[in-house]
Amino acid sequence: MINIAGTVFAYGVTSSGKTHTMHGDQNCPGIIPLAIKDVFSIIQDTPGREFLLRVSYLEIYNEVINDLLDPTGQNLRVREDAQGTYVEGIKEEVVLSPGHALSFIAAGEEHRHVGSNNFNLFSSRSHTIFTLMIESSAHGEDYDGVVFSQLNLIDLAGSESSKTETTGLRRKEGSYINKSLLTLGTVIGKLSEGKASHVPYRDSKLTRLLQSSLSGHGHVSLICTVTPASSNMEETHNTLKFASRAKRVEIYASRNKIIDEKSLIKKYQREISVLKHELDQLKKGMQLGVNHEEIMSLKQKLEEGQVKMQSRLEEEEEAKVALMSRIQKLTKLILVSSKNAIPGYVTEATSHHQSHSVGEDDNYDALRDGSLLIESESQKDVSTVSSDLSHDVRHMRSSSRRNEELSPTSSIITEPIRLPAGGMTMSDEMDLLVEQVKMLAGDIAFSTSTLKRLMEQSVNDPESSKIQIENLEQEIQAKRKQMSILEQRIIESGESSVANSSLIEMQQTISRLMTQCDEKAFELEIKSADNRVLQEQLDNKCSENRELQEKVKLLEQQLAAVPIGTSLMLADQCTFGEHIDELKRKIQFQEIENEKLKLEQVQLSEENSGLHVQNQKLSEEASYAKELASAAAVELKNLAGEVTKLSLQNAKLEKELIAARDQANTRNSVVQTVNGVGRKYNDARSGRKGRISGRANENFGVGMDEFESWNLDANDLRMELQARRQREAALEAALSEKEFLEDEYRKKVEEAKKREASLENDLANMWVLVAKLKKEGNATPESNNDTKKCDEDVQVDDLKTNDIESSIVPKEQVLDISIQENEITNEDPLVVRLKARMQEMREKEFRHLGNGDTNSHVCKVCFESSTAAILLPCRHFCLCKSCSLACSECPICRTNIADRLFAFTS
Ligand SMILES: Nc1ncnc2c1ncn2[C@@H]1O[C@H](COP(=O)(O)OP(=O)(O)OP(=O)(O)O)[C@@H](O)[C@H]1O
Repeated sequence: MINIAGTVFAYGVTSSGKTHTMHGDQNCPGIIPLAIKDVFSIIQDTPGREFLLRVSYLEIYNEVINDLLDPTGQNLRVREDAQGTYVEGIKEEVVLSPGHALSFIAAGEEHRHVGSNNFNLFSSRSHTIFTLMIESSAHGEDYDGVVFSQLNLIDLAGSESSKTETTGLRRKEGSYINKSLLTLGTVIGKLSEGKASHVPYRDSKLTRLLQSSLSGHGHVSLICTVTPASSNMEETHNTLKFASRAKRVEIYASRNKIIDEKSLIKKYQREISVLKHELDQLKKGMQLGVNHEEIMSLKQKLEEGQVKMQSRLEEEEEAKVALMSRIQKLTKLILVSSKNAIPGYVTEATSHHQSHSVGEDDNYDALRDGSLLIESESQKDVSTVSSDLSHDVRHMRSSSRRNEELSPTSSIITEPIRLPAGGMTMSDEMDLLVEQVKMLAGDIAFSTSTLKRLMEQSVNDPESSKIQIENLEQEIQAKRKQMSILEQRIIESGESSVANSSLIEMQQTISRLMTQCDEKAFELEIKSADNRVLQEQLDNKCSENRELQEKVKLLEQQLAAVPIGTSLMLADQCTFGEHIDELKRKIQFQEIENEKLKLEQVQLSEENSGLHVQNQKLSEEASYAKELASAAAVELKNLAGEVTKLSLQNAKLEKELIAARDQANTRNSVVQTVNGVGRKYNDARSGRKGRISGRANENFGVGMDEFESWNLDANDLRMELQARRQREAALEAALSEKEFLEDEYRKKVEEAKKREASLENDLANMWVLVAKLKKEGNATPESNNDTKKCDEDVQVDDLKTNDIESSIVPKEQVLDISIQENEITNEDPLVVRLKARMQEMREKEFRHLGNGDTNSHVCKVCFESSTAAILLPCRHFCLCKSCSLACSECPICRTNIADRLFAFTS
């Protein structure tokens, strides 16, 4: 944890509990307080290392970074260096305990943007990042450089759906929140793809700041919060999708770099060693300087003027105390484990108090409660402890001015130093005497002024004032006497103090002066902090001033740009005042223009952001459309494949058809040849005849004969062709007739099938009736001739039976069956066939249950065993033969049992 950076963030829809998860409450602390506590306990358990902890707390509100620890730090910029991204100018506070860190969070929360929406009364309108920066290094020989790591604890604002009814500012905030979360989603999506494609970290401040964490320089924990509200189902689904994407991101956290020279801890350590060195030198100088001779000479000087000597001592002590307090302050900022004191690092006398151990949290908490003084007094290692604790307090105050308000420090700082047993020192006595003298002098001055007033009044009324004047004069004289006595005593005690002053007393004086100096130093620190704030304000003002100056310059330039002729004319025509007025008007006009421009700029930026959002939506839609298009392309491809396949098949079929036609043609041609041969035979005969006659007529010329024979051949062919055509037409007519007949037959077959099915049903119903009649004991022999009686029975039965049975077979249908039965005899082959089919169906329907068809089955109604039962599609309702007659339908699958009852009569 100490060596590797970490990031924890909560993601989810608004009001799903992100802030609750991260911050928690009094009874149930959240991730942030628990993490801070953990860090400090780890430091406590790590002896041999020094730690310096700093915290920062910022929010990203409407894509603007604000410092929550410093209200003046608004609209901060994100910068980048070799270590990664950072926020320029953010305030970082050194923290000494978990309570200390949490106090900064509490203070920062006051500045966070919170508002209500229709889901959450205190909805976070900004993302917050609490960063804990940890620098650590080993001591002495083990020193291996300074390791820097940081823990980012992030509470994201909740994504808002269109259901969140918002207007104006809330809507704007919501759009910024959604935009940044969308970018976060895109970044996570890209990272989860694992490709080396462009990751749009720069699209939002949030992802920009998280860049180094997300890109694999530390551990990242994502907490997704969901709400059980059904209205948020879509958002919950989206959150889960985000979580599953985030789970696929692979991060290989690496050990943090060693940042030796830049680290604050190193800087402090260097400063401490330099100051220590200086202090040593100063101590040496003092030891050398404050020898016996010098004391004697100091004594002499004290006689001449104590003030001079004291001021010199003060100067030296001041320097010493300043150095001491600086050392203490810097050392206190460095945390070390109290479990294992490190010898030799700090001097024995100061080690306990110089390094603020983590275990001193209690002191800090007590300080917050205002109980520190009591506790420190109970410890009563008297003055040293109280002074050291006051150092602690001062140190904490210097860390945060907020603590000042929390702690009753004024009482601690101004607490007078405790005197050793034995009462007042000489110097204290002197101080007391001096005070008394001063008081007397004041009284005398007051009495003298009263005396003057009385003397003025005595002009009008000398009698009455006289006594008063005398009394006052006596009083004044008495006081003067007292004063002179006191002065005498001061001189005496001064002499005696000089004579009796020992080194111990001097040291006491010095320590008192040191304390005073310490106080002064602290006051100075506060002043300098105030100065810094003032300086910042001054800087701001200066920058404003500069801007104004620039404006003025700009205006001057504009003025200069006005043609000289015009200005000369103006100078001629107008007075200087008018000229100034003109300028002022111009400036005002310019300012108005500027305002307008600013407004336009704001509008444009708003429009821009709107367009950006629209753009993103469109790009999402475009990607969706692309996906659709690609899916369609795939389908098209498949279809094209099928089409080519079909066309190939077609071509094949065509070929086959052509081949078949060719075959048919060849067959025809064979037939024709046969016919032709016959014809040729006839022709030959006639030809021979012709030739005989021709020969007989040879004398009339050969050419004429040949021409006639050709003519005859052509006529024959034509005739033959015609005959063939007629034959073809006749064949086609016969074919179509055949097809028509085929259709007719098909229809007839279908009708027959339908009839068969209906007959099957009718037969089944008939069997039902028969079974019923048998059961009633009024069974009449099955005779087709006695159908009328059967009908009567059915009618009687219908009157008696319940609704279930009547629903099984309607009366009309039964009558209908009987009529059909009259028409169809048992010997009818159709009936025989149907019966056979029904038997087949029964066998299928009624099977023996259990393994091997031998086990009996318990009827669900009468609980009697039966080897055969009706098994319905639901497979739950099994009935024996007799019980099956009593139920109309399965209570589970609603199958009509009556439809299947015919089986029992088989
Ligand atoms: N686990 C929980 N136990 C008790 N209360 C809870 C819990 N989670 C959330 N809440 C309560 O639900 C309310 C909304 O929670 P929270 O403010 O933490 O939601 P959010 O996700 O941070 O909302 P937004 O994004 O709007 O800031 C709060 O009053 C909170 O105390």
